[in-house]
Amino acid sequence: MMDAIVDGLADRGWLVVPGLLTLAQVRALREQAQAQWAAGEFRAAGIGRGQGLNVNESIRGDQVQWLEQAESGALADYQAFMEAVRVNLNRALYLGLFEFEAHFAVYAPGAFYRAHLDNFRGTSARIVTAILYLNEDWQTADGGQLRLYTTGEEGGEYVDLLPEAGQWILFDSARFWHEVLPARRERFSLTGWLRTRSKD
Ligand SMILES: O=C(O)CCC(=O)C(=O)O
Ligand SMILES: [Fe+2]
Repeated sequence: MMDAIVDGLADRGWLVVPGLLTLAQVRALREQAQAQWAAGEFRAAGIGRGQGLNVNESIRGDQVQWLEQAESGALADYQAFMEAVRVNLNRALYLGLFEFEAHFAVYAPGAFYRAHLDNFRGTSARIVTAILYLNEDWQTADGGQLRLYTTGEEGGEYVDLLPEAGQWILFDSARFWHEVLPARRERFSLTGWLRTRSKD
């Protein structure tokens, strides 16, 4: 598993693993996200960093809840998995990854995220993006696909990935443009970044 992840990132720059966690683990994560969402703990996601951070719903309409390190349960299991990914990527590819930061995200019906790079022109400490989807029985008609531009250019060839429960995607944050097409039902995910120590 770890070898396939390291090789996928090194050779192609992105990979998809369907069914990374068990359905029970995915459900536990979604229930945690839904409870926090219902409790009003999510906030409109911003664009940019630090003082330049601003909310612009014509670019992205999701709401997010940043995560602390969990002590136990499905979130702790996933964080432990990401720690193993971090260590293996550092060992094999010398990426100098220092930590994993992550948030739950929810896209209400109609929400989208326009094409972007998570690490624009290398200005961010985000090196590798990891997204875990939490939605059961997601249909193409539900929209909300992650459109990943596989040539590394906005508007080039792409793959559309459904945000189906347990599907996990990893990609080079500075290389792959991507967008979230408008969702037609509530769409939950756990999005995170393996970061270096420097910059933001
Ligand atoms: O949820 C997704 O599929 C992608 C989210 C995203 O691109 C981001 O939060 O930067
Ligand atoms: Fe992104």
